Amino acid sequence: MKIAVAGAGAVGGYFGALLKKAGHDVVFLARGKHLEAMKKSGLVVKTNDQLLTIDGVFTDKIEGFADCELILFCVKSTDTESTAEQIASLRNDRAVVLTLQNGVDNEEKLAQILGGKRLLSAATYLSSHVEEPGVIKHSGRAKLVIGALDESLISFRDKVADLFRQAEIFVKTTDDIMLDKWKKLLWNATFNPLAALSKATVGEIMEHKELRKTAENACREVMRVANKIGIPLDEEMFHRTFANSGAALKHKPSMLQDRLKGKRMEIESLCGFIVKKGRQIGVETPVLQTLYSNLLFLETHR
Ligand SMILES: NC(=O)C1=CN([C@@H]2O[C@H](COP(=O)(O)OP(=O)(O)OC[C@H]3O[C@@H](n4cnc5c(N)ncnc54)[C@H](OP(=O)(O)O)[C@@H]3O)[C@@H](O)[C@H]2O)C=CC1
Ligand SMILES: CC(C)(CO)C(=O)C(=O)O
Repeated sequence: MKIAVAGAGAVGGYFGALLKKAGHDVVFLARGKHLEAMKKSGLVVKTNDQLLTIDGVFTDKIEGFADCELILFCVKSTDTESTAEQIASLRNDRAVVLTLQNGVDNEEKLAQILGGKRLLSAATYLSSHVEEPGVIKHSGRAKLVIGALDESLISFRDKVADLFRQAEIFVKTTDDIMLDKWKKLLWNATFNPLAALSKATVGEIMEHKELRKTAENACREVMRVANKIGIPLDEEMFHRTFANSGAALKHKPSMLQDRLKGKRMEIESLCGFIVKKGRQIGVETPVLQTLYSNLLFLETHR
C-alpha cells in the first residue's frame, strides 16, 4: 500500500519506518533540520536493542501524498489544522487519514477540514522521541488501538490493522474509538500538565505526596467531565491510570519534553479542552483550570 506520514517525528517516524521495513511504499513529510538529516542519511530508528536505517521519500512538499491510500496523521495537535489544510489542498479524497495523536479534539477538527467519512483514529501507546535530527529513539513496547469514525470504514480499519500487524506492531481494533481516546487522555491530562509545570517525572509525581494529590484531583476532574457527556470512565480507570504508571516512572511526559526543548506544548488538547468542555456542561475543573492558566502564561513568557 502507498502510505504517507504527515509529521515524521517520534510517532510518525517510528510507525512509518516499521511499515517501510515491512515492504510498503512510504512518503515521509517533515521539515527543518530533521528533514535535512533524513534526506542526507535516511531515517534512523533506535528501538530497544535494534538500529534501523530507513531510506524513503523525505519531503516537505505535500504533493508527495497525491496518490497515497493511507495517511498517518502524526503532527502535534498544535499543527492539526495547518497540516490538514495542506492535505485538503491535494484533493485526493481517496486517501484515508488515520490520526495517531493524543487528545480527543483532533478528530472533529480533521472531520471539518477533510470530511468525517475518511477518518480512522488510534489510541497510541508508545514512548519515543526525536533524539537528534534524523534519529528517533523508542523504548519499551508499542501498541495501537484503531477505530473507524464512520461505519463505512470498518473493513478498511481491519485492513490497516493487518498492515500494522504484518509490520510486527501490536494492534487491537475497537468499535468505540472515542472511548479508547478518552482513556488515553485520562492519563495524559493527569500527568502532562502537572509535569510540564513542575518539571517532575511521572515517578516524582507519584512519590511526592502533594503532587500525587494534585494528579489524582486532575484525574477525577477529567472523569467527571467525561461522565457528564456519557463517556464511561469509571473507578477502575482511575486506579489503572496510577497503577499503569509504574512502568513509566522515569518518563518525562511529552508536554514537559516540549517545554524543555522550547517547543509549543499541546496545552489545549491535553488540558484546555477539558476545562472548556467542563465550562460548557457545568462541571467545575478547578485543578485543571489552575494548571491550564499557568501553562498558557508560561508558553508566552518563557
Ligand atoms: N512521542 C510519543 O511517544 C507519543 C506521542 N503521541 C502523540 O502523537 C502526536 C505526535 O507527537 P510526536 O510524534 O511526539 O511529535 P513530534 O514533534 O516528534 O513529531 C511531529 C513532527 O511533524 C513535523 N511537522 C508538523 N507539521 C508539519 C508540516 N505541516 N509539514 C512538515 N512537518 C511537520 C514536526 O516538525 P517541527 O518539530 O518542526 O514542529 C515534527 O517533526 C502528538 O499528538 C502526541 O501527543 C502519542 C503517543 C506517544
Ligand atoms: C506516556 C506517553 C509517552 C504515551 O504512551 C505519552 O502520551 C506522553 O508522554 O504524553
